[in-house]
Amino acid sequence: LLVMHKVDELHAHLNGSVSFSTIEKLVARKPHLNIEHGMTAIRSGQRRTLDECFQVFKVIHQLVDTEEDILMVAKDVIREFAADGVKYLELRSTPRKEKTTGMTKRRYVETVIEAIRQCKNEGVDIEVRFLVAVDRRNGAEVAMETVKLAEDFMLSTGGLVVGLDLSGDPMVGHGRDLLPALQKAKNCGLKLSLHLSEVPSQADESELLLNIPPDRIGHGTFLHPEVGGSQSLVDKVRKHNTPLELCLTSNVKGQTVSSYSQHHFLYWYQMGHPSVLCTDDKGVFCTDLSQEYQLAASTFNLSQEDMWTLSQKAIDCTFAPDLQQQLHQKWLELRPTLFQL
Ligand SMILES: CC(C)=CCNc1ncnc2c1ncn2[C@@H]1O[C@H](COP(=O)(O)O)[C@@H](O)[C@H]1O
Ligand SMILES: [Zn+2]
Repeated sequence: LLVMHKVDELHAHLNGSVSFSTIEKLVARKPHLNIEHGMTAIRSGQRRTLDECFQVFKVIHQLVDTEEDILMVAKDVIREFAADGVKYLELRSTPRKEKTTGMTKRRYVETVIEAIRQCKNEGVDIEVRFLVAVDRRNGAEVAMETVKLAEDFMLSTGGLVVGLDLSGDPMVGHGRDLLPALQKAKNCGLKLSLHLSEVPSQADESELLLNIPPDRIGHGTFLHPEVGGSQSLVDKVRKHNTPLELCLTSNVKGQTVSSYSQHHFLYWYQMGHPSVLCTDDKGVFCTDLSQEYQLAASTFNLSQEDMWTLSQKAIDCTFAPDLQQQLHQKWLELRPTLFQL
């Protein structure tokens, strides 16, 4: 039995993290939608094109369109990460307005914050922080509004909102249009986690966005020269020591990486560059953080000690510096129990 040494999850999209049991509850609330589980998840062995994966989010968004849904989904997701042994979670989600149900973007964020607070009050053993997400497809104006919303909540939630995420279909839109919004976010003290070079065609965009620079990078699948990126991109990432959030199952199931052994984890890990294993969308990709650690260990032949260190280093990559010391302490205390087996 291999005990998986993980302590924090830093890249989890709320609506991509909805488990099967939560989907069932949502489907029961909305039987008229005729949604089956095959439409909301990609099972083991299955692969989809990136385009097909993004269709899946549309289906989930139909199921999650009221404040009540958001509250349930966020609480379930937080409890599930805690049950997997995760001690610190950064959730990210795109504020959505739903005309039909009257949900506003502001209420959307407030409801996620409420879920975080309720879990805390119920004694769920996990610290949770929130990143407000910008969907790249929605363009410059929405991005700027979202940054303002994120800034408001950063100030009003006593630090629960820690940053901004840039995500959405990488084939749509260009980062140059979003640069002013991202720069504004950075200047007002929001931490930036940007999905960069998730597909091969984004080298120019990454070149531009790495100049901000971001505080963390999501995926970075096509940054290095061997896969069509460039040394100059790698140099920028290394110069700022910008951590990468790496999601093995997501990349293989979404077919941007051909197999686990081909995953760019190895490239960065061998270089000693800060790399954090993450789930991305644990519901859609039918995984959890333990499984991601397990996969990395077995694919790249890493020892228990290697995995322990990998987890430990992930603590330094969080956007909550106030919690890092406490997490390190917790991690050291857990060490003997993890190595007993
Ligand atoms: C298709 C595929 C391989 C997915 C994994 N890679 C991803 N790349 C970019 N944006 C993403 C990805 N996964 C989730 N998202 C973003 O997260 C959203 C779902 O979570 P939420 O509604 O923000 O709470 C999606 O609509 C999308 O904007
Ligand atoms: Zn992602």
